[in-house]
This record gives sequence, structure tokens and C-alpha cells, in this order.
Amino acid sequence: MSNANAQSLAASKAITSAKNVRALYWLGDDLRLSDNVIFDDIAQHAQQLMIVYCIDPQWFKGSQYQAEYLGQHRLKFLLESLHALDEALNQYGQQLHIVYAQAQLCLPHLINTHGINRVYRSHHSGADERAAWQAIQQQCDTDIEFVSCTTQTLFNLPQLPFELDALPPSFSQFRKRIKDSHFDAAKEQTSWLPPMVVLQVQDTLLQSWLSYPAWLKQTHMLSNVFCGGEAQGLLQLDSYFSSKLAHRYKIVRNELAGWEHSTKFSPWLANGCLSARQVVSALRQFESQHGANESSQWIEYELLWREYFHWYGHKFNNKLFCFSGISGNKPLTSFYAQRLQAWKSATTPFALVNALMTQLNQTGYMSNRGRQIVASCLIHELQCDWRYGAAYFQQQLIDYDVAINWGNWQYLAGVGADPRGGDGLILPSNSKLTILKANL
Ligand SMILES: Cc1cc2nc3c(=O)[nH]c(=O)nc-3n(C[C@H](O)[C@H](O)[C@H](O)COP(=O)(O)OP(=O)(O)OC[C@H]3O[C@@H](n4cnc5c(N)ncnc54)[C@H](O)[C@@H]3O)c2cc1C
Repeated sequence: MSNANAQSLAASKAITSAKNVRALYWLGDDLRLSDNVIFDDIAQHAQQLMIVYCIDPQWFKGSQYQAEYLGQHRLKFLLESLHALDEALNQYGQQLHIVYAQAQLCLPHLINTHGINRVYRSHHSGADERAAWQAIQQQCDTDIEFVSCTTQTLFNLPQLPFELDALPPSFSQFRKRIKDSHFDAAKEQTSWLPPMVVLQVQDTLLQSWLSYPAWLKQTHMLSNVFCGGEAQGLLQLDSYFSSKLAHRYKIVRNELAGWEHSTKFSPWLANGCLSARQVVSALRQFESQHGANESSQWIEYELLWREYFHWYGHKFNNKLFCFSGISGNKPLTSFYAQRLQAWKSATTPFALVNALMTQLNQTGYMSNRGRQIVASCLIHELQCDWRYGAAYFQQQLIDYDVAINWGNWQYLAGVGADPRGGDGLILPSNSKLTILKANL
């Protein structure tokens, strides 16, 4: 199934007229009702609906890079986002079913036992997520329709002025190419959703998936300044643009700490509680009221970095996780257990790195410049394989986003896009200490 919204939705409309649609919406990084093309399509074409989010038990097992997929801070933000969405859905007479099971295992079962004939999913920039989507399709009858739509990026694939295979090799070229392209404005929330598909609760398999372990609910013990959910994301959007902070963004965005030095939209964007289009709409409104300057425009520039990495993830698939990245050149680094452990536990010889890692460990967030510093330290000072750092960020960051995270790590390791750097921080190897000294 193509990810092109226009094409998949047009196809789904043609089929819709002929049948009664019992839809299943498998949620991922699209935890919102507003500006969500999938909910809009469901409202128009489905007669019944089941909404599911799968928490995969594998997420809590160690990976090959000695980190979990999902740490406590991420889990807390995710659960808050899911519960907020469930509450919002209740207003529509709907419910979010959170199942503790691998999607490839439980979704085909749910689809087959509940007479589902159409499945929706947001098109994901992660290779594993896309593989899971394919695996589910292969386990279902061929007359079930699978519809995948873009909800994370500004542009849809057909709106890009090039084929995905021809994605420019550097961010600067990407930015030039899309300069005159247009994306859709953010949309309002749907006013209606179809009634629920009634769950076969006597099904013992389903019962076991619905009763997820008690420890999963313990994350409220953690305190954090960030709170997940669409309403909280919209509140942060409103709060940021109600002030004049955007007029100073470029000047202060590289500060290492401070709530107001950057937008802090990333956790909500990563979980899809906010859309990039909503951010751009709010930014344009701010600029029409208060005027644009270099700083306010720089917010859109950073969102284009995000956009670039998303399409980069779509294009390069598993190369995102390769030691030699997309460049094919292996960095001169290795795996050093003790150095990695010192880095993770904030006990390196570098005070600044330790302070930043402590911040990450305690909150699940770190500023962009902080991330660049600790990543450069792991790669260039401690000479560790960059993938161990990327995997630790994956576990810890509440704004973890597969393409942005692994793309930025590749970039800093010199094996990704634009390896000579476009953001002013990539250092030649003989000046690797400069970054630490400059910030001490
Ligand atoms: C090694 C490393 C790993 C990173 N991992 C992630 C990640 O997993 N998830 C994530 O969202 N960001 C990641 N970033 C990018 C960036 O650090 C965060 O997006 C930013 O710090 C989030 O804070 P903010 O929302 O206040 O950003 P702002 O400075 O206010 O920027 C606004 C938005 O622009 C986007 N953005 C900003 N910087 C970047 C960037 N370098 N690359 C792509 N998009 C950007 C984000 O969506 C951000 O919310 C990483 C950066 C590095 C160096």
C-alpha cells in the first residue's frame, strides 16, 4: 500500500461505497485527534471502529546495544499520552484499547475475530515499524484493506518535488529543493466518530493482552516537567507563541538549560500529540501578529531538519542502524564497556558531559546542544561505537524519534547525511576537544 495520502484515501473511498466498513485503527506515533487525516477518513467512511495501541513486551528487554527500547521516562510520557487520548475518545463514545502484546501477534487475531475489513496506520519512518505493518498484512485475508497515511511530516510523499530515491544527500540541498513546495494547512478535529466494534471479551487470548502488568502503571512515581497528551501539547504550543520567545529563539536555542530557550515541542511531536503542521500554523499566526524575524524563521528551519530526517528514515530503512551509516565508511571506534558505562552513568572525566547525562537520566530530556556535546564525547573522546549512544538515547529520550535520533547520531559520527556539517558543530577530528572546552 502506498503511503501517499491522496492515493490511498481515494482508493479507500472507491471501495467504501460498496461495503460496510468495520475499521481498526492501529495507533503509533499519531496520538492525537486534531489534524489527523486518519480520524477524518474514518469519520467519513467507516460504520464501526476499533482503536488499538500495542505495547510490545520486547520493548522492555535489553537490545544488542545494551539498552532497553523504552525506558521509564519515555514510558511515562507515552502512557500519559495514551490515557489522555482515551479520555478524549470517550467524548465520542469511543475507547482506546491498550494491549500488552506484539502487534504482529495480536492484530491479525483481533482483525480476524472481529470481522474487521479495513485497517489504518500512520506511515512510520522506522524500518521495524514498517516491517511489522507488512507482516500483519501477510497474516490477514487478501480482501482486508490496509490504508497507510502520512501524519507525522509536513509534506506527503506526492508533495515532495522528487522521488524518495532521489532524496538529496544533504540537508542544505533538501531545503533548497523544497523551497517552493507546499504542504497542507493543519486541520480541525473531526466532530464525529463511528461507534465501537464490541470486543469479544470472552476471548482468553484477548483478555491476557488487555491485562498488562502492574509495573507498567508505576511510572506516575516519576516526576517530570513534561506531561504527555494532546491537550498538554496544544497548551505548550499556545503558551510558547503567546509570549515573544520566538523572536529570540535563534539567539538562545543553544543554551544548555532553561525551559524558555527552545520550544520544547519535541516530546509531543515525537508521540504525535502535536503535528508539525500545527506548529507551523501557530508560528505563521504568531508572525502575522508580531512580525517575522530571523529567530522565528529559524523554528521552521529546525522543523525542516526534522522533516529531512523523517524522509531519510523512509529512504534508508535499516541503513539507519548500520555502523557505517549511509556513507559505507566504518568509523575508527569500537565497543568499550567501561567507557560506555561511565558515559551512561555520568562518571566520565568531563564535568560538563556528566552534568548533561545526569539531566538526561533524571528527566528524559536534554537540549540540542547538550545532545551534540555528549554524542561527540562518546564518539570522539571515548571512541565508542556511536550505535551504543544512539540506543541509550532511544531508551531515555521522551522525544525519541527513530529517524531523528539515529539520523543525528549518524551525522555526528560522520557516516550520515551532510557529514561535513551544516549546523556549525561538526568538528574536524583534530579539534574534537574544542566543543568541550568551548562550553566549560
Ligand atoms: C544526537 C542527537 C539525538 C537526537 N535525538 C532526537 C530524537 O530522538 N527526537 C527528537 O525529536 N529530536 C532529537 N534530536 C534533535 C534535537 O536535539 C531535539 O529535537 C530538540 O533538542 C528538542 O527540543 P525542542 O523541541 O525545544 O527543540 P527546538 O530547538 O525548539 O526545535 C523545534 C523542533 O525542531 C525539531 N528539531 C530541532 N533540532 C533538530 C535536529 N537537530 N534534528 C531534527 N529535528 C530537530 C524538533 O522537532 C524540535 O521540537 C537529537 C539531536 C541530537 C544531536
